[in-house]
Amino acid sequence: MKKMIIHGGKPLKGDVWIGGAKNSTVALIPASILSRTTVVLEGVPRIADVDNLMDLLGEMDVKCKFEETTLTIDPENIKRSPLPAGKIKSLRASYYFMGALLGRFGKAVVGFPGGDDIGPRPIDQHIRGFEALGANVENEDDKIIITAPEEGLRGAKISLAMPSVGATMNIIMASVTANGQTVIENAAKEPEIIDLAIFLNNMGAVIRGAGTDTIRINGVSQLKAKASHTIIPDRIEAGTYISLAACIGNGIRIHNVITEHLDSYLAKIEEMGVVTDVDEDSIFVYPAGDLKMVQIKTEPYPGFATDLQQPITPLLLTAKTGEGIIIDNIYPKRVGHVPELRKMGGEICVENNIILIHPSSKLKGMDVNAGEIRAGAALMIAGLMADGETVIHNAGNILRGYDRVQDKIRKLGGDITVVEE
Ligand SMILES: CC(=O)N[C@H]1[C@@H](OP(=O)(O)OP(=O)(O)OC[C@H]2O[C@@H](n3ccc(=O)[nH]c3=O)[C@H](O)[C@@H]2O)O[C@H](CO)[C@@H](O)[C@@H]1O
Ligand SMILES: C=C(OP(=O)(O)O)C(=O)O
Repeated sequence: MKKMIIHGGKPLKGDVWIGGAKNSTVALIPASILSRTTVVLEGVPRIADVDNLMDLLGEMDVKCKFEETTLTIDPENIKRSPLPAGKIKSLRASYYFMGALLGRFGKAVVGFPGGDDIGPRPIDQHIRGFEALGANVENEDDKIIITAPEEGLRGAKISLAMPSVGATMNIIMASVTANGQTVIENAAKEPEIIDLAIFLNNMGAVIRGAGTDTIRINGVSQLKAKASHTIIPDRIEAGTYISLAACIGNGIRIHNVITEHLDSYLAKIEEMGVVTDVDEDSIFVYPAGDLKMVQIKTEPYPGFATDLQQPITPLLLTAKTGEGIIIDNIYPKRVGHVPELRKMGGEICVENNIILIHPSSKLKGMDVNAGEIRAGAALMIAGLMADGETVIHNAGNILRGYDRVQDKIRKLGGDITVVEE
């Protein structure tokens, strides 16, 4: 267990570089086992989720080498082993081994995934997708056994009940080597889906329409990686630093950003009164003046991302007028940060799954708990704003998805350390 100790109240200034997207990386690593040849991923974030996925690959005798931000994955001697327990529980994205193993071997035995405590996270759409491709799915104890028919998976038309990121990616991974064409309707449109499609297409897959709500996959017999793949920048990490910069920055430039991925987010902070200069691949955030509250509803991409509703909350606490409202339509129970921010002096509460925020005076450093990754990000920003010392327990949840966060914040002038509890 780790805790993060912050001595807050110091204005931050300078430059910060965003890492590769966690939500792409955690799909591309399992997808690498679809390749018969060595895969090279560039721009890989240094996060705990990656370490855990590498351990899972190790269980299958897949060799990995991680140097700086280049991850080399050699699946040539992969052994078909079940992944029923252990590290599987440490992250949500371990469910991608279901689609990847099914696509590679026609069989997957994988434990139920873990992940953040943000309310119910069913995987019925993933399972429906595998079944539509002809697989047999059984639950046994705490694991799922998915088996393709002897003649292999067959392409099918699958209409998702909601545009699930995980189900879209898992169905793509399972169907790239299926017989015939698969059509996913009501597919998720997140940029990470496009990244996965580009990665797989460069290995010989035939995936069209990624980034729209209809994706067509024509099955091929084998995939072989031939060139390295650079992961897209993490739009959620970028949004977190934009919020931090507006809360406590004295002029911060955020580099390695695809600004179009942040359109809904940037529109909201502009509505609040935050002033930015948006370049081709960086955003400069000016010290904020008097801000006003806004109302936010999270939606699937290109709407306002659920993963940014908590990181923007400390910024709303700094607003001078009005009532802020956040409605998380994706995860209505994603409110674990609220009581912790209240302890720090934030005027924030939850009523019927609606988060209400009022102008707050200066926050005070406190002992708080990061129940999950983005709650942790919100508390980290609040700690940097607050007077005195903030100790964030369960800081491992932040390190799950924030690339070298201590180094980046220290370079901006923040006083932050992470130690074992
Ligand atoms: C590793 C990764 O990429 N995680 C992201 C991914 O999670 P994840 O892929 O798990 O999220 P989904 O897009 O699948 O979930 C969207 C919504 O659909 C529901 N649902 C989903 C699947 C299913 O089979 N049944 C079902 O009911 C979920 O409960 C949720 O309300 O997208 C979420 C929504 O943008 C983000 O918060 C996560 O950061
Ligand atoms: C919920 C998140 O991650 P995961 O799906 O990996 O739990 C997140 O990144 O905010």
